[in-house]
Amino acid sequence: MIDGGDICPLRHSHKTAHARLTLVEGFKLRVKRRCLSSFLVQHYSIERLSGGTTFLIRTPGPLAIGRQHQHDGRGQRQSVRSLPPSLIAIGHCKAMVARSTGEIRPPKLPPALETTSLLDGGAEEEDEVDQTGPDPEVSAVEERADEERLYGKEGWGREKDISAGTRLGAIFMLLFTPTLSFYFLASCTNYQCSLSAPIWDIFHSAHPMQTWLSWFPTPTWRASIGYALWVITQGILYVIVPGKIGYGQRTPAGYLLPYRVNGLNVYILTHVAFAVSVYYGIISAGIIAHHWQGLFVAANVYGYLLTIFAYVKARYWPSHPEDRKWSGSIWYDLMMGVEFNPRIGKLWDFKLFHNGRPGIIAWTLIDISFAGAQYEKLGYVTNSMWLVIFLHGLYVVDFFYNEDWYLRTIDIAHDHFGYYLAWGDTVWLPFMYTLQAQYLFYNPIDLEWYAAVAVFSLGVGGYWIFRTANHQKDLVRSTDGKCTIWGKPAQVIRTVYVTSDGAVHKSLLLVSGFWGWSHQFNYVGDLLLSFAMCAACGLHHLLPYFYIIYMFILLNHRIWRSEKRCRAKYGKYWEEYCERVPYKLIPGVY
Ligand SMILES: NC(=O)C1=CN([C@@H]2O[C@H](COP(=O)(O)OP(=O)(O)OC[C@H]3O[C@@H](n4cnc5c(N)ncnc54)[C@H](OP(=O)(O)O)[C@@H]3O)[C@@H](O)[C@H]2O)C=CC1
Ligand SMILES: CC(C)=CCC[C@@H](C)[C@H]1CC[C@H]2C3=CC=C4C[C@@H](O)CC[C@]4(C)[C@H]3CC[C@]12C
Repeated sequence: MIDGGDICPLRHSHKTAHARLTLVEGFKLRVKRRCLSSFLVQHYSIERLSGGTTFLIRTPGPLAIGRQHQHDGRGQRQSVRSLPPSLIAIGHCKAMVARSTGEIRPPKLPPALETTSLLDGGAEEEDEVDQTGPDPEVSAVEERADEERLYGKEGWGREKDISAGTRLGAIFMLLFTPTLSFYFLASCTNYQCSLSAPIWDIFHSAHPMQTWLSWFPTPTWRASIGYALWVITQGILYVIVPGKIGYGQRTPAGYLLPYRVNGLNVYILTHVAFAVSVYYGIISAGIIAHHWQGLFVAANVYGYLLTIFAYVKARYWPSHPEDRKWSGSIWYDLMMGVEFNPRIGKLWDFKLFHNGRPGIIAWTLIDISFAGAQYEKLGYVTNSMWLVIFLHGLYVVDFFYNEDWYLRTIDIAHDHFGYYLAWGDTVWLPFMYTLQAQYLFYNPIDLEWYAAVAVFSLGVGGYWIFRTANHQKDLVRSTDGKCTIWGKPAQVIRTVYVTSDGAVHKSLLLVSGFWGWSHQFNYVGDLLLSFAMCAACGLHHLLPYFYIIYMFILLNHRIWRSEKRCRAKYGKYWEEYCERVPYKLIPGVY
């Protein structure tokens, strides 16, 4: 039996507004007691009425519900109590849904109602609001939801109305990011990772065009086939390797999606297979490093095809049409994506797969392969390379160990699937996040023992802050605030927010622990760890420090995005959080 949860009222002026709902067999619908007296329910049979507020519908079929809401002096205003909007098919609800989403949705059950497992633990901790009497807080939020539907505000999901500057920014990113990754590749493979030497060479060359063309990596069959096998194998492992089912955050349209969480098993399996293949001489440890340029071409081809596929799929075969966002700019839509959770079937999720499989599993494999290539060159592996492998490994293994947590971070809970994640995961992540290992292959250095200890301590300390802060947030939400943080009961702000289906949900914001120090103290830990990864390469070149510069920009941009989104999502509760925790990143500074 499935609990129907709260049903949201939609206010409008017509006298006979109603909704048609197709209910599954055995569906249990909970109705707020304050609404029951004036409920008109037709076309189904009530088998049992329990406690005056709950009734059980046995027969599948259409259901119309209407109720008188209130008088406004000019006549009667009617309300419709409806299940989530994918169920709404007719009457005035249709007009409202059409306005808020740009389309009329077919009556179908949202995933949150299709699976009973949502109710037996593991589901998102946020509940739909269940109340037995009028609650002014909830009513105010419901009214805000009504108004946003009626007057076309877009809610708290990804931006739709973008400025000219944002459009230009998208075009800039589409051009700048491939150029930068190409330049870094050229710098390492031709100039030992010097950032100035390539430019210098172009300026002093008699044939600058030829010099520039000579940097272009050439595709090779071996790298292309190897890359294709890699992606296909990871795609299959994503499906067949056992793992639990985790749940993301409620989407702006109200979905609560299940994810296959088997990353740690796949990560271990892949690394063991690599080690065994090297041990038995099937491949050399340096195989990835030796085919680096050909792999760059193959990854780019895949990244661009995936971006185009994501865009076309969003238009013609969307998985959840209500969660799409069209901005009106093809460049912005290509860059930031249109579909929120593109999927094949119920569980093969493009975003989790690409964010969390071929790119990030390859991260430590690439490091190990460059270490293998360094070993072939020097006869040993430098302590700096070991440090880089360790710090990257800590970060990546943590990611897989806590994969369920990742489902509720910005990437999965907010970002749509476009070039940013498609190309980003397939090219940017494996080729830019591994720059330190690439650098150390071309410029091997051994750190003094005290420098190595300092880098190690900084990295582990940063990691501890990163993990502790992330854990505090996840813990407080999974226990509904009933937990202790640093030995004291967690302090939280209880919030309500609405999804675009008009449903009202509860959530909470932590105001103690690291989340009482600043809005994103987890980023401070990440930045310290990122700096340690770069510092492991010594102080001779700028290139290995690219990662900390990039992370600083990326995380600051995220703070800005998250603030904007949380303000729209939580309204006055976010204001209260900002009053209680005024700093965004570094307490006392910013
Ligand atoms: N190496 C890399 O390239 C990158 C790594 N990262 C790391 O990944 C991790 C996840 O990052 P990210 O998704 O950006 O951020 P978070 O996991 O910190 O998620 C931010 C969201 O948490 C919720 N939130 C904000 N304040 C509170 C609070 N006080 N209590 C409870 N919830 C709150 C808000 O969303 P809501 O309420 O809707 O849940 C907010 O948007 C971070 O540790 C980061 O360092 C991030 C980006 C890049
Ligand atoms: C410029 C450009 C195209 C950006 C690339 C986008 C993605 C490759 C990265 C954006 C966000 C990154 C991540 C976020 C959070 C993470 C959790 C952490 O524990 C491990 C790393 C990561 C998954 C990280 C991976 C790269 C991104 C998806």
